[in-house]
Amino acid sequence: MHVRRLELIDFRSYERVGIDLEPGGNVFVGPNGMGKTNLIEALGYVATLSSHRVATDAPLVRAGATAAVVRCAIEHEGRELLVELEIVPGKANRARLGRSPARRARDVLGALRLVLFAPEDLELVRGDPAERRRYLDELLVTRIPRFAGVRADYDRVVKQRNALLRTAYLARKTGGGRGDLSTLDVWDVHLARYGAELLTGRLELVAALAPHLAKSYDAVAAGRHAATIAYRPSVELPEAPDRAAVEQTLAAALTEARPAEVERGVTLVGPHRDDLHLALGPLPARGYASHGESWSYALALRLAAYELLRADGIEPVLALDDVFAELDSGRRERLAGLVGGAAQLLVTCAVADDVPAALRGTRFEVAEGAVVRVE
Ligand SMILES: Nc1ncnc2c1ncn2[C@@H]1O[C@H](COP(=O)(O)OP(=O)(O)OP(=O)(O)O)[C@@H](O)[C@H]1O
Repeated sequence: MHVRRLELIDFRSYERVGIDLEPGGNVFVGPNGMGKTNLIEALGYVATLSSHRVATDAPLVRAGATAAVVRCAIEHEGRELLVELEIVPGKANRARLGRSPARRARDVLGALRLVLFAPEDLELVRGDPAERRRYLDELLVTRIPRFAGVRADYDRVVKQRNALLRTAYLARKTGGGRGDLSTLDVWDVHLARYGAELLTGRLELVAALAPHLAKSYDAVAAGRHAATIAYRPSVELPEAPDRAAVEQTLAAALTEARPAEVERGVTLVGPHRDDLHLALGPLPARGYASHGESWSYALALRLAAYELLRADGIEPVLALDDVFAELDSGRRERLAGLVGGAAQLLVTCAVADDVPAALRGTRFEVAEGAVVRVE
């Protein structure tokens, strides 16, 4: 798979730009703050419907404009697919797939399989559990697009259930009785069902990812310790955690947690409370790993995702934002050895010489809202 063309209108710093990309290496060179990452971010948005840098859409729209458009032409197995997204902050995105409007924006998920590494990924190791859950769920959807629906259904149930618990909590606080919790049982059934589907998907994903992570970390860091990954559920899982057994476990945990949930006014059970345990040798990475180790770990998580997708027969586009400046020459060459075979590799850097010669391919200069192909 590769992106043939990217067009942006009023996205971040770009008023209007169109870039023809090539398979293999595409390197975006330019001084700091010129808009290199903005290009990668736009592709990341097409792949995941979210930005790797900001939680809301407003910063993605060029200052002074009301909406942004990201359009890209993706070539996959000899066919071209056009994807267009219109981003209007505060409203649902409008999407087009090919010539037709998509029913929902999330129908575009799966059209562009992208693995993106950016400096912000340090948060995967150092940040809150939410960062790691997002990593897992994005990869789950990239690997199996059907999970976009599962995730959306699960999020909707948690939201509705929280609203119900919150209303009852506030009623109690203000002396209005216990509040109406009569529909909570129905939401429990939905939460256990979608939650079990999401959770078993994540478990299977982590099991498949683990060997790739160990290999990738070893390759980029050549460290003293091995990188390991384990899923940390917030409930104790059965020995054989198939979907039916996990659904039963979640249902039982919800029954047990009911008094505490009513007391606190929030959903306390389910995969939205889970985490990933990342370790280097005997120690957790979070709180123990050095800056360099954490950075290599974060990169290894993305490379593992890339390798896993390839092992599945999906050739994702790989984007590496500002990676090479952090690496010494030995590590640069090792990384080049790992990613040199990518169907399409997008690299941003301030200094072109930081990128190993084998990866340079097509070069673009990025300056003042323009992107010019120079080689
Ligand atoms: N919504 C927006 N409207 C206008 N300009 C924006 C908007 N969002 C970001 N910018 C501008 O985009 C620029 C940042 O672009 P980007 O992050 O792509 O830089 P970069 O080339 O990757 O830099 P670095 O090498 O430092 O990572 C900044 O100058 C910022 O002011």
